[in-house]
Amino acid sequence: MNGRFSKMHGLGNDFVVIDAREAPLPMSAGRAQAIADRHAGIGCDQLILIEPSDAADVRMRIFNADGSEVEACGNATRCIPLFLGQDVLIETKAGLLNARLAEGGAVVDMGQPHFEWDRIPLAYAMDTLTMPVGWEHLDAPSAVNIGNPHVVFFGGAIEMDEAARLGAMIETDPIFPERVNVNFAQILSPSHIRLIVWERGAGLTRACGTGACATAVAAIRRGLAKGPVTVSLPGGDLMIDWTPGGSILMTGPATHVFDGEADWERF
Ligand SMILES: N[C@H](CCC[C@H](N)C(=O)O)C(=O)O
Repeated sequence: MNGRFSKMHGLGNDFVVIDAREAPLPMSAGRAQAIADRHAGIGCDQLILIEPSDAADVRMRIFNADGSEVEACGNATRCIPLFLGQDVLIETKAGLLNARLAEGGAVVDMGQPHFEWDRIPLAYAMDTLTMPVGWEHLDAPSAVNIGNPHVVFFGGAIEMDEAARLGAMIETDPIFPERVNVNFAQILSPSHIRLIVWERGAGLTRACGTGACATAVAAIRRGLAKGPVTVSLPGGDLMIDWTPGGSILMTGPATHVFDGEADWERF
């Protein structure tokens, strides 16, 4: 069954985007993992499936490189208006998102963050603004749900190999029953944060949109920053604006690289 796909990215966080509205494409963890494989497949951090929706213009399904289907992907959400050539209301597992075309990318209303321990989720009740937990030299992080789960550590600069070692350990800690995206944030000023993200199901990526949202929200809640905040990731900058009680506005680039064709029966 031959089908077309688009290779896209948001600051180097890369995607295979498949429009399955006319021709449904049955998706499994195994097929998603095979498509995402950078040696035996097409290669991406996340596979994005566009399907029909009764509640919005389209439905977006998100699969990590490890095949896990998840609720939200900020960088991919910015790619959908470019992919469709129009502003778009998108149904996701985390709710409806408004994505508008902007110069070089998109502006996305990422909805409201959640902070209750059982909305992150965590394995048991605790303060999520300053969690009473630690791993090696990292302690007292914040936890935020942006549709997907994030833990945010504030500290100094961290090397990528250290972020990978600690990220892999923390991602699968039993305190996070659905695993977690691990954010290593360095506050440069009240309006500028440097961020490295170990992503659940994908590992270190060049950027993480929901990670940038979670980190800016946690920094604002802790009085370390004030919106709008520039979040500098290895792949580039995102602009995140949020005030307590409101929804998160994320602005940043989206890039279409090439289109291709594949026989999906081979995956
Ligand atoms: N790894 C994430 C999904 C992709 C998020 C990221 N690529 C973004 O831009 O938000 C998770 O398992 O929740």
